[in-house]
Amino acid sequence: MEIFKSLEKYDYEQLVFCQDETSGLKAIIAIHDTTLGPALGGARMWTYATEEDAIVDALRLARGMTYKNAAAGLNLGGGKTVIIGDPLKDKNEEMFRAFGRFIQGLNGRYITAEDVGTTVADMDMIHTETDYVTGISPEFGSSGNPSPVTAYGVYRGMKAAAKEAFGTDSLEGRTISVQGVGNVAYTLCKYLHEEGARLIVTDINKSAVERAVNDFGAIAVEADEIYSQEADIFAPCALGAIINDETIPQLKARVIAGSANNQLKEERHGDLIHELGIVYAPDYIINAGGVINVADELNGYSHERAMKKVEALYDTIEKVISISKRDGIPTYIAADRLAEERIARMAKSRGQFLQNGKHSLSSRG
Ligand SMILES: NC(=O)C1=CN([C@@H]2O[C@H](COP(=O)(O)OP(=O)(O)OC[C@H]3O[C@@H](n4cnc5c(N)ncnc54)[C@H](O)[C@@H]3O)[C@@H](O)[C@H]2O)C=CC1
Ligand SMILES: CC(C)CC(=O)C(=O)O
Repeated sequence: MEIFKSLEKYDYEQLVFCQDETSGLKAIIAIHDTTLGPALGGARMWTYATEEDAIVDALRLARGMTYKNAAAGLNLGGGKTVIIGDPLKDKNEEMFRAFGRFIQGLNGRYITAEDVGTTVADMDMIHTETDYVTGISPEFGSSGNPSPVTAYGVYRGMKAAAKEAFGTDSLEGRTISVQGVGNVAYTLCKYLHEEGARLIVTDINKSAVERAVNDFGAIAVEADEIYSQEADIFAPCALGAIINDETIPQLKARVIAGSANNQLKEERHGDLIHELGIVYAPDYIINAGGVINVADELNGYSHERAMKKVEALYDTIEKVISISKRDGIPTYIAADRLAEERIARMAKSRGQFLQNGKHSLSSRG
């Protein structure tokens, strides 16, 4: 892999390799763009098949965070970490503390949080070494686990997308297929169940499936059967690249609205679903609830204020759909425009982020 070529492609600022033999830490921090502020994005722990896969994932996810934070109106840039390892077997305290010291070494250019495979407890361990971590335990004045708030944002965005497709935002009686019923999707299913939706779920983790079946009367299907279900809405809530050449022909849903990052395998897949008349709620718009929630810590956390902002993701999805219709472009391009225009506007008045001591993480306990 030609690393600098990969960085040049989307103008990444920095790629940091973190290695600590004692703890087994192997992490990659990707900082895409700090025009709007310090790069905020979660740390994903995953068993990557190759180091190149890990780098590619870190880069893709970091760029996604630049767009997510910009479109959500946050004064934050985009970054992300991948930690190479099995979150069920390879975690230890020294690992997260070593990672925390690497973050501290970046002096505020990157702020971390949870992502797939990491938890509030992990963030608390990182917090012993650095203040540049969010989503730590509420006892530190923090916002805790972002997943339920992400779920609320997805629920709100899904309703806005449903309104476009079906003429009403009520989800009562709708059939919704959910891929992955982990932290975010469990709470999402709760909202959907409470509104009277019918749920079809899948997960590679059988106990996650059982929980959704028991708690919400969901119907369980095999992982590869989820795309072809007779559903009104498909909610991808596992990993990325699931909208691709193999899955698109199977889809029957008229709406795609879920929490997973980087759902389109390639941009052309966004064009394809647009041509098929599927209403696609762009991933980084609809799943911004978590980052909106953790970013609120930078102002001294208020759950009420954060939830109000997350509720408004309904309006952001409506706005993206209206730009898409006005300009005759797919929603993923409309979303990109929203984000890019904000970054361009701010770039005129502000250059590369420099630590200016204005955010208040350092005042927490
Ligand atoms: N947690 C959060 O606040 C946010 C999460 N996201 C994204 O939402 C997605 C889900 O995140 P979480 O719920 O936090 O993660 P999680 O790890 O709790 O849940 C993901 C679930 O997907 C399952 N899964 C993995 N591969 C699968 C496959 N091929 N088929 C079916 N199930 C599969 C896993 O077993 C797991 O239960 C991820 O893409 C994440 O990056 C995005 C924004 C915020
Ligand atoms: C707080 C995190 C959930 C932010 C993040 O990494 C994401 O939105 O993907």
